[in-house]
Amino acid sequence: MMKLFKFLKPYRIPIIVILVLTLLQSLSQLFLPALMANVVDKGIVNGDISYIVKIGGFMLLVAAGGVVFSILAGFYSSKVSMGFGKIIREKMFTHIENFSLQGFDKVGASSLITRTTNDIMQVQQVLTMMLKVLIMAPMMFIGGIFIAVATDAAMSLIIIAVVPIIVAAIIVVAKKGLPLFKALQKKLDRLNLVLREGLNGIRVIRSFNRTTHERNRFNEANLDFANTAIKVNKIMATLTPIMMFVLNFSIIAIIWFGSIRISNGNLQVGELMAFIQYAMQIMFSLIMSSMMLIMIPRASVSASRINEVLDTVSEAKDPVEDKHGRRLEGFVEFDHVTFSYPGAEEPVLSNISFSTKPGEVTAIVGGTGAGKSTLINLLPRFYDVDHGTITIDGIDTRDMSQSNLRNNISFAPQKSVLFSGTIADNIRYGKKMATDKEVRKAADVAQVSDFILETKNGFDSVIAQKGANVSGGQKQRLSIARALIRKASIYIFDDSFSALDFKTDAKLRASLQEETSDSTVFIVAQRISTVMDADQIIVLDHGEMAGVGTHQELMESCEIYQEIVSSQLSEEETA
Ligand SMILES: Nc1ncnc2c1ncn2[C@@H]1O[C@H](COP(=O)(O)OP(=O)(O)OP(=O)(O)O)[C@@H](O)[C@H]1O
Repeated sequence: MMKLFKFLKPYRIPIIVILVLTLLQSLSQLFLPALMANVVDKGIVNGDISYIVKIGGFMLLVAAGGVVFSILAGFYSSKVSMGFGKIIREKMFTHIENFSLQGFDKVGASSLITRTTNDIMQVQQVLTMMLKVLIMAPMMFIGGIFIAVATDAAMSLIIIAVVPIIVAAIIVVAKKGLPLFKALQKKLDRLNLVLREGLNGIRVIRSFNRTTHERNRFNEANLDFANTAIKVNKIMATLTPIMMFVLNFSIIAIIWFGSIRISNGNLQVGELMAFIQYAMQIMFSLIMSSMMLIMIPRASVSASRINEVLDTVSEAKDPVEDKHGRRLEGFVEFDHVTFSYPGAEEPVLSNISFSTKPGEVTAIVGGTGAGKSTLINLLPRFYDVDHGTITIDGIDTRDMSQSNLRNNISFAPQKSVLFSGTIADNIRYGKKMATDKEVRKAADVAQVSDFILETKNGFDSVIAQKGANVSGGQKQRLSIARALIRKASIYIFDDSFSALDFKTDAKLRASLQEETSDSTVFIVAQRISTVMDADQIIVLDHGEMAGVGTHQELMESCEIYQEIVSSQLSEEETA
């Protein structure tokens, strides 16, 4: 957790202010019982009204001061802990954005969300508590003991006897709680995962009438989380009665011994009253520390989960010095490329070699799971190759900075993603400073203008969350428009035409040809009609290259390609 506290640097001054304010607040609390003892022993016992008014008035002032210090300290600590949370959230989000996809797959989106929200909140809560307890508890404890001993050394033995009991109770509770805190955060991850799947898959769930199944799955995860939380709370709840019992028992003992000492003339009534208050302050300081000690293990679990994310180094590293920060032309070469996903036994791509150049269209075909998406994901370095090299203009992609590399690539992913905002915002996502004319042109080329103009507000129509208010084909075309608005050297369309009807598919490819005539284009497709005109077609079969060439060449030489073609033709014929 200390590692995270380095993010508190910008708040050094407010933290010092909080500590000073808490110190003043503790002093006022230590001062009040002593004043009260004087009011009782000197004012009430002697019937000295003016003394009572004078010291009583002073007591009011001290108490009011304590309240003001406490409010100000509370105000500043909320400010510090909110700011601290904001900084870590920011750091985590930026870090996650730079994660390699391996790292992303490893931790999982749901856990990353829990870590960015709930885990940070746990650390924030402990920080707020710490800012108060750090000064207050030792002040009340040491100050209280010091004054108590000064008032009546013999009776202070009662306090000294109970302190080890309280400390032992805290240690036992903290030890029992720790494993449960770890489990609690993991169970929260699971709950978030089930919730996310349930919300994202709502259409599938309803169409398969699996609502009850999902509800049960959610209830199970929810119950599991709740049960662990109850267990944790039960353990923590035992602490309060133990503390209260010890506290009340020691006060009885103090009153008992105190009354004997008063009757012997060794102690005055006011002093006894003050002694009781000091004893309470000492024990409350221990209770406060115990609360913090219980919160610290939970927050440390959260802190280590946060640090795990912050410490994950992006496996796709940038070179120390990017000597190639220029516009690339687009001569792409895969040279004996082999790649496996982490943990997989078999490589998903083996020994892939081909080259392409600007002005050429390379299509990639193959059965589902053949490795088509994986192959094109290697180009923008979403993953790094295990063996072999991928070069652009003769430069290994690993020797370029990822941002420069990606600046030269325009990508339309297999699963179209739209962001909340207007249609124009979504297209402009590809080029921030694009003019309205450029946005319209990209939409025209992507054959999506007609649809946009039919909507009520045209380009300013709002896209619902995750593009819920547009069809699959419209989403794909908007995604293509976004890729096209950026003038890139390399265009990648990963199965981007699958939801389009044949006519739109053909029109789109014709206009695309004009638009991308100087660039290197990769098209992953299932439909042979989409790839027939490509300059070269790569046929993938279980991660290996089964053939490469034009449609005609492959029809003559590649059995797998022939099978794909004949299966589609017969499908179309029978349709
Ligand atoms: N993130 C991942 N982690 C582990 N394995 C993966 C991952 N993504 C894909 N795979 C595996 O790699 C193989 C190839 O997947 P890929 O998505 O490249 O196939 P594809 O040819 O594009 O398939 P499709 O046409 O169905 O989209 C599959 O067996 C898949 O299970």
